[in-house]
Amino acid sequence: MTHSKGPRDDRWYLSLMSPNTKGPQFAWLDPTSIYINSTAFGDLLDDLCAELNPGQIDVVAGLDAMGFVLGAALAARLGRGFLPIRKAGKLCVETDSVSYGNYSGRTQDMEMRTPAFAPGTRVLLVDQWIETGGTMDGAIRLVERQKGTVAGLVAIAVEENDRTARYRETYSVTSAVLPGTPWQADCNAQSLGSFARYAPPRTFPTAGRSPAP
Ligand SMILES: O=P(O)(O)OC[C@H]1O[C@H](OP(=O)(O)OP(=O)(O)O)[C@H](O)[C@@H]1O
Ligand SMILES: Nc1ncnc2[nH]cnc12
Repeated sequence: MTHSKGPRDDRWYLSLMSPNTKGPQFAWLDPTSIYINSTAFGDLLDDLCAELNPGQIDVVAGLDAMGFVLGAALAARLGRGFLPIRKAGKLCVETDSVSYGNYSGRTQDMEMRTPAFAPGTRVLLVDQWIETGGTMDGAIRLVERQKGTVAGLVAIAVEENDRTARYRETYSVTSAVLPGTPWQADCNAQSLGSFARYAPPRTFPTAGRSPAP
């Protein structure tokens, strides 16, 4: 059930996301300023959970690294376990590995423990952001190779391109940035209107106090 949050409805927390100040070798924005604020993080999780059905999810998998934050928080809310999908070279157990490309243009490897689950296990894949979709593609391959079923994809935002259009056709995709909204248009253009009023103090932790949206 969704409870009205009054002025905190309408995904207000997206306006806390920080613009890149370091240049093109980095992602174009930093969504982690949502996580530091308890009200913002709680509202983000509420919005995502409102669209997820725990009855159709056996385990939540999070993508290294920031997908661990969102994925583990969602797993706890949904009452499901958490499976980390790691960048290569970290896991000390048997792993399956895939190569993938991402927004940076680099090719990297990611790994998942094997065996991680029984065939037919329904795996919800969670990452912080989907830009080109290359990272999520690697994770989908890892889950499907172990004969898991992708129960859905979750991210704060899914930028729109041919690959992510296929994701929306093929899987249940849940994002805080809703398709067809001005937020989605801004994400596709990789510049948020809210950057004009971005100021670090707006994102500071409030120790339980609700910040003004
Ligand atoms: O859709 P794509 O173009 O593949 O990009 C999305 C990925 O890039 C970012 O992670 P990054 O590899 O920068 O690592 P991090 O999570 O460790 O910050 C983001 O959190 C996704 O995992
Ligand atoms: N974390 C992120 N934030 C914004 N854009 C991204 N593109 C890929 N990862 C991203």
